[in-house]
Amino acid sequence: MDQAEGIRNVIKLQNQQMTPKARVITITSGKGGVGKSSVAVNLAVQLRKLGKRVIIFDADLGLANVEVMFGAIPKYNLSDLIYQGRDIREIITPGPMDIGFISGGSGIVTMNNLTKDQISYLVHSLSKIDELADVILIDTGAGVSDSVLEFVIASPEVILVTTPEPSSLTDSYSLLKALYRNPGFIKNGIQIHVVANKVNSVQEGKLVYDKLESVVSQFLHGTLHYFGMIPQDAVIEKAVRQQKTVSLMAPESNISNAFRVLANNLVNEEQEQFIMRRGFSQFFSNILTRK
Ligand SMILES: Nc1ncnc2c1ncn2[C@@H]1O[C@H](COP(=O)(O)OP(=O)(O)OP(=O)(O)O)[C@@H](O)[C@H]1O
Repeated sequence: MDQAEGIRNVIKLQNQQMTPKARVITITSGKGGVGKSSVAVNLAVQLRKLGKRVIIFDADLGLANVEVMFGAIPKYNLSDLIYQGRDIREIITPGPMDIGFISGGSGIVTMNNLTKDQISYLVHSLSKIDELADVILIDTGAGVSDSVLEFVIASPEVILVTTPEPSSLTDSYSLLKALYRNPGFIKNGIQIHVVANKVNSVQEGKLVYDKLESVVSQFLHGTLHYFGMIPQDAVIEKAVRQQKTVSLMAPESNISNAFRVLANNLVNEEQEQFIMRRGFSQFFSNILTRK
């Protein structure tokens, strides 16, 4: 039995003991600054309003946007769990409406070098999160890097945020191209929801999606799912400056209503179709056993 097989057996055993599983959704983009973190925090608030228990996992090593938008500074991060033996509950920082927030910190970078015991402990700890959340939203960095692709490939569902800017569309396409060419990618194994952010009308949102969908179907023979649009709205900037989430600061604004529609779409899907709920520990085991 090789190392990877040994780890897979440990994970399988741990997963068998754990029910039910959380819905894991990775939020990503081809280009920075298009609104990934805004989508993550506002979707979290709107899902929470619909009664879902939500945890945001911040795997973005760049700016700590989620922390700013939530006004919540985590005391510990994933590395403290792996290397300092912190309990999983200690690394979950409570944000507004009891939305949990976990910072990946440098734990994401060092994930390549974990021992079998550390992996086993990590997966066991993370499986407890499946009992604490119905939905886990993962905020990744932007662009085509190995760690972003690893996160996307390991997720059953992905939200790809794009804007009408030509460079955002071409970068979204580059990310999808890299994904489709990655040997670990299983076509039809991942549902890719596209959000058109910073648009001026419903029509523009659909147009942005249609442009992306047409190149993806023509050149990659892939399928995407249109998830909806978020209008360009200065009120979100005001909320960020005040370290607040716009869905809480201005709940009846156009932009908050658009985030509510996205959350409703996600929840309605659960009733209408089979959603893969492999859970958070399975998500990490997918990443770790591929290494
Ligand atoms: N719909 C919108 N209307 C107006 N401004 C927006 C909208 N969505 C996001 N923004 C603004 O765009 C900026 C970038 O947003 P955000 O931090 O969510 O992007 P990101 O993709 O997570 O960025 P990064 O690549 O740095 O992680 C922020 O100042 C945010 O307030």
